[in-house]
Order: sequence, then structure tokens, then C-alpha cells
Amino acid sequence: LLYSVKHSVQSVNKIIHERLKRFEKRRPGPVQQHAASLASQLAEELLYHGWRDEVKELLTLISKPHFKSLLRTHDSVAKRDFEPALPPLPDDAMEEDEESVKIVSLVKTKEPLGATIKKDKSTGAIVVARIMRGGSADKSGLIHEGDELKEVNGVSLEHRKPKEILPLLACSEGAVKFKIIPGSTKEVNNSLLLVFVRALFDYDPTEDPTVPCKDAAVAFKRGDVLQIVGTDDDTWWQARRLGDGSGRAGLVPSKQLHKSVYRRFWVSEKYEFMLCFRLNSYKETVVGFIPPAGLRRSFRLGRKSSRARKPAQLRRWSSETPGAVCPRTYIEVVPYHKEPKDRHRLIVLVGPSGVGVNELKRRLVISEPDRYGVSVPYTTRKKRRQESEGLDYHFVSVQAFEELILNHRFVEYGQYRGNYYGSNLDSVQRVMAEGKVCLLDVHPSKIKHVYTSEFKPYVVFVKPPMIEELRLTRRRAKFVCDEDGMQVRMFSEEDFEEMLDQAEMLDSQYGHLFDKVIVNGDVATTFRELKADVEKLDEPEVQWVPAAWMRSAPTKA
Ligand SMILES: Nc1ncnc2c1ncn2[C@@H]1O[C@H](COP(=O)(O)OP(=O)(O)OP(=O)(O)O)[C@@H](O)[C@H]1O
Repeated sequence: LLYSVKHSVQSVNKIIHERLKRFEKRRPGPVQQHAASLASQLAEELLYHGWRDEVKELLTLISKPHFKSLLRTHDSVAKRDFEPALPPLPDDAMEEDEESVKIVSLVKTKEPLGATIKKDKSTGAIVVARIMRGGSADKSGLIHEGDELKEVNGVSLEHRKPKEILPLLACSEGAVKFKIIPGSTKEVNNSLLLVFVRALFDYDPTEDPTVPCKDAAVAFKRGDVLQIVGTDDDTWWQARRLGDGSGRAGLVPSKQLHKSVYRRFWVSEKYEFMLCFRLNSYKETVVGFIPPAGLRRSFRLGRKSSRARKPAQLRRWSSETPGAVCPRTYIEVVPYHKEPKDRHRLIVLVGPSGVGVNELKRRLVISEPDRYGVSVPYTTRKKRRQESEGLDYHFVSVQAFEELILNHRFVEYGQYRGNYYGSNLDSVQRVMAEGKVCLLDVHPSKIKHVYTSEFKPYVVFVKPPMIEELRLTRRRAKFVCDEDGMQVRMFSEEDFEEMLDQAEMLDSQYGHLFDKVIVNGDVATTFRELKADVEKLDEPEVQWVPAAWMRSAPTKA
């Protein structure tokens, strides 16, 4: 038995040996040398191709650290990093330490090389400061951060300033030859990160005196989605702006940097502004206006009290979200693909009093009553003759209402003339369970109650147009001006100014929560824009939602 086992092991070994020999003769070569970055690009592509199980599985596989390491190792072997073959040195290179000089040749396209340079203050040498992820320099794998540049296309860089070197590179077409002295080799992770963030502030590098290289920076607007591809540097991250078509990574201020710059700016220049911001704010406590039956008016607190010309200090804006004190940076987002079986996202409409939130809500419901619905509010007041339970209000006892308060079932509630009124979460859920798009109109400070994966709110900020257009479009418009909602009057110049002031404050305090800003000039145009935007949420296109929603299982508000 032992003999036969030994014999078979020997034959297996022989077979393996022969196979390996054959394999060696064929000398299989790598198909390409950038498998790691290709896998990252593939992962990114997959984000846009539905959220099917196979896609998820493949994404999980290629995002695993050991799989990434395997690909990086493959790339090193493919590039023969283990036995660096230096090209023959030109004669004049002999003055340098032969061992240390390297000539590299990159093929330059119309795109920039994707590297920044700086002058080393102590030695005066020109060194590579940064390599942009995904750029030509990065993909070549031939130039690294810290490398000293000696020549570009035979032109010596000695005693030159970085500014003088840029034109040399800009002129170069096709192959660009660099003579470099490699810096200390540090491990560089070439694979792109799969972290996406939504910017909560506008950034324009041309106006930023702190940016190390304006040309290498990426400009973006609040709401843009950025893919963060490198966070090696604590102050300047590398990121790509999605949808700009270039795919080029550039510098963006890191979270920490933006916070510190913002604080410095705030302390020095914005201090006065912030001070009046605080003086004008107060805690919301009362419901100011409860409308008659029909399409419910909102519970936007104190909306009418401001019209009743209360002093500025008593205006309703809450101090509970001190947006201007805490700088807004980035919020991590993930792609969300709506499946046909998924519920519609909750549509939250916010805006200053009188801007037209109710009007737009009304138009949406009338346009497609089977598709759009509004939640029916709860009240403890007595039912009037013409009102119906569940249609105008849910009429409940004080005890029942207070129990609901204790159970955190209200998005917004308050008291008016001794009765409670409130927008209830169950009411919202009922509309959503009917398969309708639920429209909710709340003060932005209350969005937090529905900011969960269960509701996936899509927040639309309805903004007034410029004052000239307000005057023009609201010439014949009337708004409810008494506390019982029965009297109406025309808009005054003061109402317009107040609307614009409120809009500005809402934007600065809660702008980070808005998915869409819509300017309500001509109401028919605004309505069409809003409807088209809401309908887009049902298309199989990728939507970017806070990562926190998707990480946790659907949470109850
Ligand atoms: N774009 C517009 N052009 C002209 N009139 C408009 C426009 N939008 C709204 N209106 C009118 O302005 C008035 C106030 O609108 P609406 O009641 O919808 O405001 P609101 O934002 O819901 O404010 P509030 O909650 O304080 O009532 C209504 O008469 C409405 O028809």
C-alpha cells in the first residue's frame, strides 16, 4: 500500500512539474499593468448599473482588502517592479550619482500630467509634491511624490522656479522625458477609494489663497457629489467631481482644513453677522395658525405671527440648529437605486411663508390625485359640522394626543387656542403605504424626525425669485392673514422683503439638507419643474443618499 501511495505521489509531482515546464515555455505575460486601478474604475461603473445581487456581490469582492492587495501585487509583477530596468543614461548624467538618476518617459495627452511640483526650501531642488490619483503620472507608475526633477525634455531645471517649469510641460506634446532622482520610496496605495461625499459648501480655488496649486484643485458647488480618492494628506484630499466628464482627480480642502479656515474666517469677519443671528432667534413654542379644512395648510410654526408685524426678535426662526457656528463640510453619501417594489421617497417641501409651498402641493395633488397625497393632521379640537374624520383631521382626545407626543409620533406639533394640532408620522406612513408620493410641508428644523432610511426624504426648498419678479408675479395673489385662516389680503412690499429675508436665513441654516432648490417665479413653470424632478426619483437612475441611512436597517423615526 505504502509503495503504491509513494508511486502515485511521484507521478502527480511529475505531472505538475511537466505542466509547469509547459507553462514556463509559453511565458504568459500580463494583459495590462493597472489591474488595481481598473478594478476601482469598474467598481465605480458598477454603481451606475442597477443594484442587482450580482453587482453587489462583484462590488463586495473587488472591494475586499486582500483582493486589492492581490491586484496590486499583480501590477508590481507586471511592471517588473522587482527588477527595475533603468534606461541607458545620457553622458551628462554621469556627473550625478549614477545609481540615483533615472530617466522616465511619459506620453502626454491633452490632459495635464496630474502632478504638482514645489521647490525644496533647503536644497532649492524641484521636487514632485503630489501625484493626482488616476492621472497620467499616477497611471504610469514612473514618477512618485518626493522625486527630484532634474530635466524636462533635456532642459535643465536648475535655478528655475516652479512657475517657469510649467510652460515647459504645457508645450510638451506626446512623449515627455524627465530626468529624475527618485525620492524615498514610500508605499503608495494606487487603488481608488470608493468613498463618496456630497459637498455642503461651494468651493472656488481661484478665490482660495491657501490652496497649494490652483490648477490642481477642483471647483465644486454645494450639492455636488465628489469621489474622495486620496486622504494621505490631512489638509488637502484628492477628489473627483462626479458628472464633470473629465474623471480627473484634483485637490479639495479636507474636512479638517475647511473647518479650521471657516472658524478663522468666522471669528474675524463674520462675528458681527453671527451676533445678530443669535439675537434674532428664539425657541419655537407655539403654533401660530391652523387653517380651515380641505387641503391642509402647513404647521410651519409662527408663519402668520411674523406677518402680524411682531418685532424682529420674536420671529420664529429657531436657534436649535446653529448652522453658521458648526461649519458644514461634507456628508458621506452612497448610491441608492430605487427598485420597483420600494416605496416612494417622502417629498418634504420647505420655504419661507407665502412663497407658494401650499400652492405647489395643491397643484401636485390635483394633477394626479392617485399618485400624490398629503398627510392628514391630528387635532384635539371639536369636529365642525362640515368636517369629516380622517379627511380634514384625525380628531383625538387630549390624552391620546399627549400619548402620541410622548411616543415621539409627531414631526411637528403645537397648541393654538387651547387645542393641540400636529403632523403625525403615522399619517405620513399611511399615505406612503397606499403607494402614493407623500408631500409633507414642515419647518426645516423638523426634517430630522423623518431623516431616516424609512422615509428617505427628498427635500425641496422653494425659494422666492428676485424682488422685481416677486412684485410682478404676485400682483394679483392674496394670502391668508388672519389667525383663523378666513381673511385674505394682497402682498405688501414688507411681506416680500420678509419673504426674501426668511429665505436667506433658511438657506444658511438648513441648506445642507436641501436636495433641490426651486425658484418660484412663474408658478406654472415652477410646478412643471417640481413635478418633473419628483418623477425623476422613480427612474432607475442612481440617487445619492446619506450613507447613514443605508448602513442601518430601516429605522423607525
Ligand atoms: N409663483 C406664484 N405666482 C403668483 N402667485 C403665487 C405663486 N406662488 C404662490 N402664489 C400665491 O401666493 C399665495 C401664497 O401662497 P401659499 O399659500 O402657497 O404660500 P405658502 O408658502 O404655503 O405660505 P403659508 O404656509 O404661509 O400659507 C397664494 O395665493 C398662492 O396662490
